[in-house]
Amino acid sequence: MLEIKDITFSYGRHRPPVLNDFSANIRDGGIYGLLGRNGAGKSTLLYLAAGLLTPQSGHVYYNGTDTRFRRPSTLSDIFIVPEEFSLPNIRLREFLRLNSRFYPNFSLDDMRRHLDTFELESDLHLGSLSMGQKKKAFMCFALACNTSLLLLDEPTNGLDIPGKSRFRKFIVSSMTDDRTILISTHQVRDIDRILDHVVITERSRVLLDRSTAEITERLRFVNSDSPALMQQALFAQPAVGGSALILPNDNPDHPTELNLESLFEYALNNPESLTSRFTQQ
Ligand SMILES: Nc1ncnc2c1ncn2[C@@H]1O[C@H](COP(=O)(O)OP(=O)(O)OP(=O)(O)O)[C@@H](O)[C@H]1O
Repeated sequence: MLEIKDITFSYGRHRPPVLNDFSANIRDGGIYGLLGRNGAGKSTLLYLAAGLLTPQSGHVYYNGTDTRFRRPSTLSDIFIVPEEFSLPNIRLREFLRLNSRFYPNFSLDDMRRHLDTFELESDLHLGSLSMGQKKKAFMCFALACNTSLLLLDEPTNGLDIPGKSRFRKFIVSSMTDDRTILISTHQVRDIDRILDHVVITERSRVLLDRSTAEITERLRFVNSDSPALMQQALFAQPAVGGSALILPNDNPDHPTELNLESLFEYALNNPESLTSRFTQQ
């Protein structure tokens, strides 16, 4: 569905490229987590995917169409919620009247349902909202547009604690088989339980691009202070009550819960070891 092909992008002729000959594919359906260090180019990648930026070389194809053409059929099927944005100083009702027309699958019922999830009123004034409330309201609109591809950049930044857990419910309850949600974030604990797929990037390389089912089939995530387990561990990092360990999974029928933070550290610190885990039969 989203094919990122050999793209090179820099923010200016004399600036080093943020992405250099970068390729990745996002297939139809599922919740994708996009992880990478600060400055790895995740936000840039989302803007390129949405056609808001154009690569100097290479292509981003959405359902076979290059997003640089910004065709109405492409734009009406992709929604991006940037990390920072501003909303006009108008009532939500007016905002919906002006903007929903660009999204043929927009549903007012879904909008009301999402507002309800975040305990937001339907006749709110966008100009009088706090940063977190604005984020919630805009994400409600983003989801209610029912685009096949939804790009969320740091969606839980600025949300209060109940808002974060409602965010998970809000995303999961809106999933359909043909909908793809790509979430770029550092707040891994806010999303680790809802991901279907994990993509980890580093310096224009994709270090990992696997479903969570495949990851937990191959790797076991445990917290332990057992020296025997420490010895077998592929990766260990200090954690409350011992160490967070990643071990080979000898019993794929009994997967453990994914520890996204450990997986990310493992990918950055020992990418070859991680890759070899997924190339072994
Ligand atoms: N508008 C801009 N003009 C110039 N350089 C930019 C601009 N936006 C981003 N950059 C640079 O591009 C690089 C990648 O930025 P980007 O925001 O895509 O990374 P990121 O992976 O999303 O980072 P973070 O995790 O910190 O949000 C950084 O070095 C950043 O300084």
